[in-house]
Amino acid sequence: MTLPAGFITKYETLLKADAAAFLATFDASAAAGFRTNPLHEATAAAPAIPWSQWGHYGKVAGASLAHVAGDVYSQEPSAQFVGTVAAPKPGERVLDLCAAPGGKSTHLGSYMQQQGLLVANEINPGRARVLSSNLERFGLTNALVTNTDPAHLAALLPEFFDRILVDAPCSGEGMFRKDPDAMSYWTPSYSASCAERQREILTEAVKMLRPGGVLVYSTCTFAPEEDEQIVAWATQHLALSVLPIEKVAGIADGRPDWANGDLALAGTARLWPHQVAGEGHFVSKLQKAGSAAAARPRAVAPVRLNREQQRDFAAFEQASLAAPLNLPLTLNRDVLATLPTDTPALPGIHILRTGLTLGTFKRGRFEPAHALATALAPAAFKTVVAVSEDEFARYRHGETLSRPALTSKQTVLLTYQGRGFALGKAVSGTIKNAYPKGLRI
Ligand SMILES: C[S@@+](CC[C@H](N)C(=O)[O-])C[C@H]1O[C@@H](n2cnc3c(N)ncnc32)[C@H](O)[C@@H]1O
Repeated sequence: MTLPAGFITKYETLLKADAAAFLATFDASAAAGFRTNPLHEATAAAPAIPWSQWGHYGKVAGASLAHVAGDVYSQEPSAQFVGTVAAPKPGERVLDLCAAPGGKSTHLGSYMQQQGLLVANEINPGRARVLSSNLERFGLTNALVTNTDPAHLAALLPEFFDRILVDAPCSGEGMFRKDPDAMSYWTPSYSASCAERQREILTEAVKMLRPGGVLVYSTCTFAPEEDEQIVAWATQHLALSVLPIEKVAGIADGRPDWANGDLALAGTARLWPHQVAGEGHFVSKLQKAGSAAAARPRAVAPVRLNREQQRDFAAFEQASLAAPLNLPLTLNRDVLATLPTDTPALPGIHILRTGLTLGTFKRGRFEPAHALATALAPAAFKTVVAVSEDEFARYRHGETLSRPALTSKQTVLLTYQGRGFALGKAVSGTIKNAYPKGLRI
Protein backbone atom coordinates (compact mmCIF):
# COMPACT_ATOMS: atom_id res chain seq x y z
CA MET A 1 0.00 0.00 0.00
CA THR A 2 1.42 3.43 -0.96
CA LEU A 3 1.11 5.65 2.09
CA PRO A 4 1.30 9.48 1.92
CA ALA A 5 4.94 10.53 2.34
CA GLY A 6 4.00 12.94 5.15
CA PHE A 7 2.25 10.11 7.02
CA ILE A 8 5.40 7.95 6.86
CA THR A 9 7.65 10.78 8.09
CA LYS A 10 5.24 11.67 10.87
CA TYR A 11 5.11 8.16 12.32
CA GLU A 12 8.83 7.57 11.83
CA THR A 13 9.39 10.63 14.03
CA LEU A 14 6.78 9.63 16.63
CA LEU A 15 7.38 5.88 16.82
CA LYS A 16 11.14 5.80 16.23
CA ALA A 17 12.29 2.13 16.52
CA ASP A 18 8.69 0.87 16.29
CA ALA A 19 7.94 2.75 13.07
CA ALA A 20 9.13 0.00 10.70
CA ALA A 21 6.87 -2.62 12.32
CA PHE A 22 3.93 -0.19 12.31
CA LEU A 23 4.38 0.84 8.66
CA ALA A 24 4.83 -2.78 7.57
CA THR A 25 1.28 -3.60 8.78
CA PHE A 26 -0.13 -1.55 5.89
CA ASP A 27 1.04 -4.28 3.51
CA ALA A 28 -0.87 -6.99 5.41
CA SER A 29 -4.60 -7.60 5.02
CA ALA A 30 -7.14 -6.04 7.40
CA ALA A 31 -8.30 -7.94 10.49
CA ALA A 32 -12.02 -8.84 10.41
CA GLY A 33 -14.23 -9.42 13.40
CA PHE A 34 -17.80 -9.67 14.62
CA ARG A 35 -19.75 -9.74 17.87
CA THR A 36 -22.49 -12.19 18.77
CA ASN A 37 -25.76 -10.81 20.11
CA PRO A 38 -26.30 -11.69 23.78
CA LEU A 39 -29.92 -10.48 23.52
CA HIS A 40 -30.45 -13.47 21.19
CA GLU A 41 -28.23 -15.73 23.28
CA ALA A 42 -26.22 -16.22 20.07
CA THR A 43 -22.84 -17.93 20.17
CA ALA A 44 -20.03 -18.58 17.68
CA ALA A 45 -17.19 -21.08 17.44
CA ALA A 46 -14.68 -18.63 15.86
CA PRO A 47 -11.55 -17.55 17.84
CA ALA A 48 -12.32 -15.05 20.60
CA ILE A 49 -11.09 -11.44 20.61
CA PRO A 50 -9.38 -11.15 24.02
CA TRP A 51 -10.64 -7.65 24.87
CA SER A 52 -14.25 -8.09 23.80
CA GLN A 53 -16.82 -10.14 25.72
CA TRP A 54 -18.86 -11.16 22.67
CA GLY A 55 -16.12 -10.62 20.07
CA HIS A 56 -14.71 -13.11 17.56
CA TYR A 57 -12.26 -12.97 14.69
CA GLY A 58 -13.66 -13.77 11.26
CA LYS A 59 -16.07 -12.55 8.59
CA VAL A 60 -19.84 -12.95 8.57
CA ALA A 61 -21.54 -12.56 5.19
CA GLY A 62 -24.33 -9.97 5.01
CA ALA A 63 -26.63 -12.55 3.43
CA SER A 64 -25.97 -15.23 6.08
CA LEU A 65 -28.67 -16.37 8.47
CA ALA A 66 -26.65 -15.15 11.49
CA HIS A 67 -26.57 -11.64 10.02
CA VAL A 68 -30.16 -11.54 8.78
CA ALA A 69 -31.51 -12.84 12.10
CA GLY A 70 -29.55 -10.20 14.05
CA ASP A 71 -27.42 -12.79 15.82
CA VAL A 72 -24.17 -11.03 14.90
CA TYR A 73 -22.79 -7.58 14.12
CA SER A 74 -19.65 -7.27 11.98
CA GLN A 75 -17.18 -4.98 13.70
CA GLU A 76 -13.46 -4.49 13.29
CA PRO A 77 -11.67 -6.12 16.30
CA SER A 78 -9.95 -3.07 17.81
CA ALA A 79 -13.17 -1.02 17.59
CA GLN A 80 -14.67 -3.55 19.98
CA PHE A 81 -12.47 -2.27 22.82
CA VAL A 82 -14.55 0.94 22.88
CA GLY A 83 -17.69 -0.89 24.03
CA THR A 84 -15.64 -2.86 26.56
CA VAL A 85 -14.40 0.38 28.11
CA ALA A 86 -17.81 2.08 28.02
CA ALA A 87 -19.65 -1.02 29.41
CA PRO A 88 -22.90 0.67 30.48
CA LYS A 89 -25.02 -0.95 33.17
CA PRO A 90 -28.62 -2.06 32.61
CA GLY A 91 -30.95 0.78 33.62
CA GLU A 92 -28.55 3.65 32.89
CA ARG A 93 -29.21 6.54 30.53
CA VAL A 94 -26.62 6.30 27.79
CA LEU A 95 -25.85 8.51 24.79
CA ASP A 96 -23.91 7.42 21.72
CA LEU A 97 -23.46 10.84 20.16
CA CYS A 98 -21.78 9.92 16.84
CA ALA A 99 -23.45 6.58 16.36
CA ALA A 100 -23.79 5.51 12.70
CA PRO A 101 -23.63 2.86 11.40
CA GLY A 102 -24.18 1.38 14.88
CA GLY A 103 -21.22 -0.85 15.78
CA LYS A 104 -20.74 0.78 19.17
CA SER A 105 -24.48 1.32 19.81
CA THR A 106 -25.28 -2.36 19.35
CA HIS A 107 -22.35 -3.14 21.67
CA LEU A 108 -23.65 -0.71 24.31
CA GLY A 109 -27.12 -2.24 23.91
CA SER A 110 -25.60 -5.69 24.51
CA TYR A 111 -24.46 -4.53 27.95
CA MET A 112 -27.74 -2.79 28.77
CA GLN A 113 -29.93 -5.90 28.33
CA GLN A 114 -32.87 -3.79 27.05
CA GLN A 115 -33.04 -1.86 30.35
CA GLY A 116 -32.63 1.90 30.67
CA LEU A 117 -32.37 4.27 27.72
CA LEU A 118 -29.86 4.29 24.86
CA VAL A 119 -30.00 7.41 22.71
CA ALA A 120 -28.15 6.72 19.45
CA ASN A 121 -27.63 9.98 17.59
CA GLU A 122 -26.23 10.58 14.11
CA ILE A 123 -25.84 13.96 12.41
CA ASN A 124 -25.95 12.64 8.81
CA PRO A 125 -29.53 11.78 7.71
CA GLY A 126 -28.57 8.91 5.37
CA ARG A 127 -26.25 7.36 7.92
CA ALA A 128 -28.93 7.80 10.62
CA ARG A 129 -31.28 5.60 8.54
CA VAL A 130 -28.64 2.87 8.34
CA LEU A 131 -28.09 3.19 12.10
CA SER A 132 -31.79 2.81 12.74
CA SER A 133 -32.11 -0.34 10.63
CA ASN A 134 -29.00 -1.88 12.21
CA LEU A 135 -30.41 -1.33 15.70
CA GLU A 136 -33.68 -2.87 14.53
CA ARG A 137 -31.92 -5.95 13.15
CA PHE A 138 -30.04 -6.34 16.45
CA GLY A 139 -33.41 -6.30 18.25
CA LEU A 140 -32.79 -3.35 20.59
CA THR A 141 -36.00 -2.29 22.33
CA ASN A 142 -34.60 0.47 24.58
CA ALA A 143 -33.02 2.69 21.92
CA LEU A 144 -34.07 6.08 20.64
CA VAL A 145 -32.49 6.99 17.29
CA THR A 146 -32.12 10.72 16.67
CA ASN A 147 -30.72 12.67 13.74
CA THR A 148 -29.40 16.00 14.89
CA ASP A 149 -26.23 17.88 15.77
CA PRO A 150 -24.71 17.74 19.25
CA ALA A 151 -25.59 21.37 20.10
CA HIS A 152 -29.32 20.86 19.49
CA LEU A 153 -29.38 17.77 21.68
CA ALA A 154 -27.33 19.48 24.40
CA ALA A 155 -29.78 22.39 24.56
CA LEU A 156 -32.60 19.95 25.40
CA LEU A 157 -30.82 17.45 27.63
CA PRO A 158 -28.51 19.17 30.14
CA GLU A 159 -26.96 16.70 32.62
CA PHE A 160 -29.36 14.00 31.42
CA PHE A 161 -27.00 11.06 30.79
CA ASP A 162 -25.06 8.75 33.13
CA ARG A 163 -22.69 7.72 30.35
CA ILE A 164 -21.78 9.17 26.97
CA LEU A 165 -19.76 7.78 24.10
CA VAL A 166 -18.14 10.18 21.64
CA ASP A 167 -16.72 7.94 18.91
CA ALA A 168 -15.60 10.98 17.03
CA PRO A 169 -15.37 11.69 13.30
CA CYS A 170 -11.60 11.63 12.74
CA SER A 171 -8.88 11.36 10.11
CA GLY A 172 -9.43 7.58 10.08
CA GLU A 173 -5.82 6.47 9.79
CA GLY A 174 -6.87 3.15 11.32
CA MET A 175 -9.18 2.63 8.32
CA PHE A 176 -6.49 2.83 5.63
CA ARG A 177 -6.16 -0.94 5.23
CA LYS A 178 -9.92 -1.56 5.17
CA ASP A 179 -10.75 1.45 3.05
CA PRO A 180 -7.74 2.83 1.12
CA ASP A 181 -9.94 5.73 -0.10
CA ALA A 182 -9.69 7.16 3.44
CA MET A 183 -6.06 7.94 2.56
CA SER A 184 -7.08 10.42 -0.12
CA TYR A 185 -8.23 12.88 2.60
CA TRP A 186 -4.93 12.75 4.43
CA THR A 187 -2.79 15.91 4.49
CA PRO A 188 -0.34 17.03 7.17
CA SER A 189 -2.95 19.50 8.45
CA TYR A 190 -6.05 17.25 8.24
CA SER A 191 -5.77 16.18 11.89
CA ALA A 192 -5.82 19.81 13.03
CA SER A 193 -9.19 20.40 11.33
CA CYS A 194 -10.57 17.14 12.72
CA ALA A 195 -9.39 18.21 16.18
CA GLU A 196 -11.33 21.44 15.96
CA ARG A 197 -14.54 19.51 15.27
CA GLN A 198 -13.73 17.01 18.03
CA ARG A 199 -13.37 19.85 20.56
CA GLU A 200 -16.74 21.27 19.47
CA ILE A 201 -18.44 17.88 19.82
CA LEU A 202 -16.90 17.24 23.25
CA THR A 203 -17.91 20.69 24.48
CA GLU A 204 -21.56 19.85 23.71
CA ALA A 205 -21.28 16.26 24.96
CA VAL A 206 -20.08 17.29 28.42
CA LYS A 207 -23.12 19.54 28.88
CA MET A 208 -25.31 16.43 28.62
CA LEU A 209 -23.33 14.40 31.19
CA ARG A 210 -24.41 14.39 34.83
CA PRO A 211 -21.75 15.37 37.40
CA GLY A 212 -19.83 12.18 38.18
CA GLY A 213 -20.91 10.64 34.86
CA VAL A 214 -18.48 8.86 32.53
CA LEU A 215 -17.59 9.94 28.99
CA VAL A 216 -15.69 7.64 26.65
CA TYR A 217 -13.89 9.44 23.84
CA SER A 218 -12.48 7.32 21.00
CA THR A 219 -11.14 7.61 17.48
CA CYS A 220 -9.92 5.21 14.80
CA THR A 221 -6.85 7.32 14.12
CA PHE A 222 -3.26 7.29 15.38
CA ALA A 223 -2.80 11.08 15.25
CA PRO A 224 -1.89 12.50 18.71
CA GLU A 225 -3.62 15.78 17.73
CA GLU A 226 -6.95 13.89 17.75
CA ASP A 227 -6.13 11.53 20.61
CA GLU A 228 -3.98 12.43 23.65
CA GLN A 229 -3.98 16.14 22.74
CA ILE A 230 -7.80 16.22 22.67
CA VAL A 231 -7.97 14.46 26.04
CA ALA A 232 -5.37 16.87 27.47
CA TRP A 233 -7.44 19.80 26.20
CA ALA A 234 -10.66 18.27 27.63
CA THR A 235 -9.12 17.85 31.09
CA GLN A 236 -8.04 21.51 31.02
CA HIS A 237 -11.26 23.03 29.67
CA LEU A 238 -14.20 20.72 30.38
CA ALA A 239 -14.11 19.59 34.04
CA LEU A 240 -13.15 16.07 32.96
CA SER A 241 -10.45 13.88 34.46
CA VAL A 242 -8.88 10.70 33.06
CA LEU A 243 -9.92 7.36 34.53
CA PRO A 244 -7.22 4.75 33.86
CA ILE A 245 -8.21 1.96 31.47
CA GLU A 246 -7.17 -1.59 32.28
CA LYS A 247 -5.04 -2.91 29.41
CA VAL A 248 -5.01 -6.51 28.20
CA ALA A 249 -3.47 -8.56 25.38
CA GLY A 250 -1.02 -6.08 23.85
CA ILE A 251 -3.13 -2.93 24.25
CA ALA A 252 -0.73 -0.06 24.96
CA ASP A 253 -0.81 2.99 27.21
CA GLY A 254 -1.54 6.41 25.76
CA ARG A 255 1.44 8.70 25.26
CA PRO A 256 1.67 11.71 27.63
CA ASP A 257 4.80 12.83 25.74
CA TRP A 258 2.73 13.30 22.59
CA ALA A 259 0.54 15.87 24.39
CA ASN A 260 1.23 18.08 27.44
CA GLY A 261 3.18 15.50 29.43
CA ASP A 262 0.37 14.91 31.96
CA LEU A 263 1.10 11.39 33.19
CA ALA A 264 -2.63 10.66 33.61
CA LEU A 265 -2.74 10.40 29.80
CA ALA A 266 -0.94 7.06 30.08
CA GLY A 267 -4.31 5.80 31.38
CA THR A 268 -5.80 6.19 27.89
CA ALA A 269 -5.44 3.22 25.53
CA ARG A 270 -3.92 2.68 22.12
CA LEU A 271 -4.48 -0.35 19.95
CA TRP A 272 -1.66 -0.49 17.40
CA PRO A 273 -1.91 -2.83 14.40
CA HIS A 274 1.68 -4.04 14.96
CA GLN A 275 0.88 -4.99 18.56
CA VAL A 276 -2.67 -6.42 18.41
CA ALA A 277 -4.69 -8.15 15.70
CA GLY A 278 -6.88 -5.19 14.76
CA GLU A 279 -6.87 -2.03 12.64
CA GLY A 280 -6.08 0.47 15.39
CA HIS A 281 -8.01 2.62 17.82
CA PHE A 282 -7.57 5.19 20.57
CA VAL A 283 -9.83 4.99 23.63
CA SER A 284 -10.09 7.20 26.70
CA LYS A 285 -12.36 7.12 29.74
CA LEU A 286 -13.14 10.45 31.39
CA GLN A 287 -15.20 11.45 34.40
CA LYS A 288 -17.05 14.69 34.96
CA ALA A 289 -16.28 16.49 38.23
CA GLY A 290 -18.87 16.38 41.03
CA SER A 291 -21.61 13.92 41.84
CA ALA A 292 -25.33 14.27 41.16
CA ALA A 293 -28.26 12.24 39.92
CA ALA A 294 -29.15 12.67 36.26
CA ALA A 295 -31.58 15.50 35.50
CA ARG A 296 -35.25 14.66 35.03
CA PRO A 297 -36.67 16.73 32.18
CA ARG A 298 -40.19 16.19 30.90
CA ALA A 299 -40.58 12.54 29.91
CA VAL A 300 -42.86 11.31 27.14
CA ALA A 301 -46.04 9.83 28.64
CA PRO A 302 -47.25 6.47 27.31
CA VAL A 303 -49.98 6.87 24.70
CA ARG A 304 -53.61 5.94 25.33
CA LEU A 305 -54.92 4.33 22.18
CA ASN A 306 -58.37 5.29 20.96
CA ARG A 307 -61.11 2.66 20.79
CA GLU A 308 -60.47 1.56 17.20
CA GLN A 309 -56.72 1.38 17.77
CA GLN A 310 -57.21 -0.70 20.92
CA ARG A 311 -59.51 -3.03 19.01
CA ASP A 312 -57.15 -3.44 16.04
CA PHE A 313 -54.03 -3.93 18.16
CA ALA A 314 -55.80 -6.42 20.47
CA ALA A 315 -57.00 -8.34 17.40
CA PHE A 316 -53.40 -8.63 16.18
CA GLU A 317 -52.14 -9.70 19.62
CA GLN A 318 -54.88 -12.33 19.96
CA ALA A 319 -54.40 -13.79 16.50
CA SER A 320 -50.61 -13.73 16.34
CA LEU A 321 -48.88 -13.43 19.71
CA ALA A 322 -48.65 -16.04 22.44
CA ALA A 323 -49.45 -13.36 25.07
CA PRO A 324 -50.20 -9.62 25.01
CA LEU A 325 -47.04 -7.49 25.04
CA ASN A 326 -48.13 -5.32 27.98
CA LEU A 327 -45.49 -2.62 27.54
CA PRO A 328 -45.69 1.20 27.66
CA LEU A 329 -46.45 2.37 24.13
CA THR A 330 -45.97 5.47 22.05
CA LEU A 331 -47.66 6.51 18.82
CA ASN A 332 -45.99 8.60 16.13
CA ARG A 333 -48.67 9.42 13.55
CA ASP A 334 -49.93 5.87 12.86
CA VAL A 335 -46.79 4.01 13.91
CA LEU A 336 -46.98 2.19 17.23
CA ALA A 337 -43.77 1.51 19.20
CA THR A 338 -42.69 0.58 22.70
CA LEU A 339 -41.63 3.50 24.88
CA PRO A 340 -38.22 3.09 26.59
CA THR A 341 -37.95 4.18 30.25
CA ASP A 342 -37.21 7.91 30.73
CA THR A 343 -37.69 8.78 27.03
CA PRO A 344 -37.40 12.58 27.09
CA ALA A 345 -39.58 14.94 25.09
CA LEU A 346 -37.39 16.24 22.24
CA PRO A 347 -39.33 19.00 20.48
CA GLY A 348 -37.92 19.84 17.05
CA ILE A 349 -35.56 16.84 16.93
CA HIS A 350 -35.84 14.34 14.09
CA ILE A 351 -36.51 10.97 15.73
CA LEU A 352 -36.15 7.93 13.48
CA ARG A 353 -36.95 5.22 15.99
CA THR A 354 -38.41 4.99 19.48
CA GLY A 355 -37.96 1.64 21.21
CA LEU A 356 -39.25 -1.33 19.25
CA THR A 357 -41.46 -0.48 16.28
CA LEU A 358 -44.53 -2.70 16.62
CA GLY A 359 -46.42 -1.74 13.49
CA THR A 360 -48.77 0.67 11.78
CA PHE A 361 -52.50 1.33 12.11
CA LYS A 362 -54.02 1.04 8.65
CA ARG A 363 -57.70 1.56 7.99
CA GLY A 364 -59.44 -1.00 10.24
CA ARG A 365 -56.40 -3.19 10.96
CA PHE A 366 -52.96 -3.26 12.54
CA GLU A 367 -50.01 -4.07 10.24
CA PRO A 368 -47.14 -5.57 12.32
CA ALA A 369 -43.58 -4.38 11.67
CA HIS A 370 -40.68 -6.51 10.43
CA ALA A 371 -38.75 -5.40 13.57
CA LEU A 372 -40.77 -7.92 15.61
CA ALA A 373 -39.17 -10.83 13.76
CA THR A 374 -35.67 -10.23 15.17
CA ALA A 375 -36.60 -8.48 18.44
CA LEU A 376 -39.08 -11.01 19.87
CA ALA A 377 -38.19 -14.59 20.74
CA PRO A 378 -39.95 -17.28 18.66
CA ALA A 379 -41.90 -18.24 21.80
CA ALA A 380 -43.62 -14.83 21.72
CA PHE A 381 -45.52 -15.85 18.55
CA LYS A 382 -48.58 -18.05 18.38
CA THR A 383 -47.44 -19.70 15.16
CA VAL A 384 -43.87 -20.34 14.10
CA VAL A 385 -43.21 -21.67 10.60
CA ALA A 386 -39.88 -23.41 10.06
CA VAL A 387 -38.63 -23.04 6.47
CA SER A 388 -36.19 -25.08 4.39
CA GLU A 389 -32.94 -23.70 2.94
CA ASP A 390 -34.63 -23.26 -0.42
CA GLU A 391 -37.61 -21.45 1.15
CA PHE A 392 -35.26 -19.23 3.19
CA ALA A 393 -33.69 -18.02 -0.06
CA ARG A 394 -36.99 -17.74 -1.94
CA TYR A 395 -38.75 -15.81 0.82
CA ARG A 396 -35.95 -13.24 1.04
CA HIS A 397 -36.31 -12.89 -2.70
CA GLY A 398 -39.95 -11.85 -2.24
CA GLU A 399 -41.84 -15.11 -3.00
CA THR A 400 -44.86 -16.51 -1.16
CA LEU A 401 -44.73 -19.90 0.57
CA SER A 402 -47.33 -22.67 0.65
CA ARG A 403 -48.57 -24.04 4.00
CA PRO A 404 -51.96 -25.68 3.32
CA ALA A 405 -52.51 -26.45 7.03
CA LEU A 406 -52.45 -22.75 7.97
CA THR A 407 -56.00 -21.72 7.25
CA SER A 408 -56.64 -19.00 9.83
CA LYS A 409 -55.66 -15.42 9.03
CA GLN A 410 -52.69 -14.45 11.20
CA THR A 411 -49.14 -13.09 11.27
CA VAL A 412 -46.59 -15.88 11.69
CA LEU A 413 -42.89 -15.89 12.49
CA LEU A 414 -40.69 -17.58 9.90
CA THR A 415 -37.62 -19.35 11.26
CA TYR A 416 -34.71 -21.04 9.56
CA GLN A 417 -32.58 -23.36 11.68
CA GLY A 418 -34.51 -22.11 14.70
CA ARG A 419 -33.71 -18.40 14.16
CA GLY A 420 -36.51 -15.90 13.49
CA PHE A 421 -35.79 -13.86 10.37
CA ALA A 422 -39.11 -12.57 8.97
CA LEU A 423 -42.84 -12.21 9.49
CA GLY A 424 -45.35 -13.63 7.06
CA LYS A 425 -49.08 -13.24 6.58
CA ALA A 426 -50.90 -16.58 6.59
CA VAL A 427 -54.07 -16.47 4.49
CA SER A 428 -55.92 -19.62 3.27
CA GLY A 429 -52.89 -21.91 3.20
CA THR A 430 -50.47 -19.37 1.70
CA ILE A 431 -47.86 -17.28 3.51
CA LYS A 432 -47.88 -13.91 1.83
CA ASN A 433 -44.50 -12.24 1.70
CA ALA A 434 -43.98 -9.52 4.31
CA TYR A 435 -40.19 -9.24 3.93
CA PRO A 436 -39.37 -5.52 3.54
CA LYS A 437 -38.61 -4.64 -0.08
CA GLY A 438 -35.41 -2.83 0.96
CA LEU A 439 -33.99 -6.03 2.49
CA ARG A 440 -34.83 -8.42 -0.35
CA ILE A 441 -32.01 -10.12 -2.22
C1 LIG B 1 -16.36 7.19 13.61
S1 LIG B 1 -17.93 7.46 12.98
C2 LIG B 1 -18.94 6.64 14.15
C3 LIG B 1 -18.92 5.14 14.08
C4 LIG B 1 -19.92 4.50 15.01
N1 LIG B 1 -19.72 4.93 16.37
C5 LIG B 1 -19.90 2.99 14.94
O1 LIG B 1 -19.25 2.37 15.77
O2 LIG B 1 -20.55 2.42 14.06
C6 LIG B 1 -18.27 9.12 13.37
C7 LIG B 1 -19.65 9.61 13.05
O3 LIG B 1 -19.73 10.99 13.44
C8 LIG B 1 -20.58 11.66 12.53
N2 LIG B 1 -20.28 13.11 12.56
C9 LIG B 1 -19.68 13.85 11.61
N3 LIG B 1 -19.64 15.14 11.99
C10 LIG B 1 -20.22 15.24 13.19
C11 LIG B 1 -20.50 16.31 14.07
N4 LIG B 1 -20.12 17.56 13.79
N5 LIG B 1 -21.16 16.03 15.20
C12 LIG B 1 -21.53 14.76 15.48
N6 LIG B 1 -21.28 13.71 14.69
C13 LIG B 1 -20.64 13.95 13.55
C14 LIG B 1 -20.27 11.00 11.19
O4 LIG B 1 -21.36 11.18 10.29
C15 LIG B 1 -20.02 9.56 11.58
O5 LIG B 1 -21.17 8.78 11.40
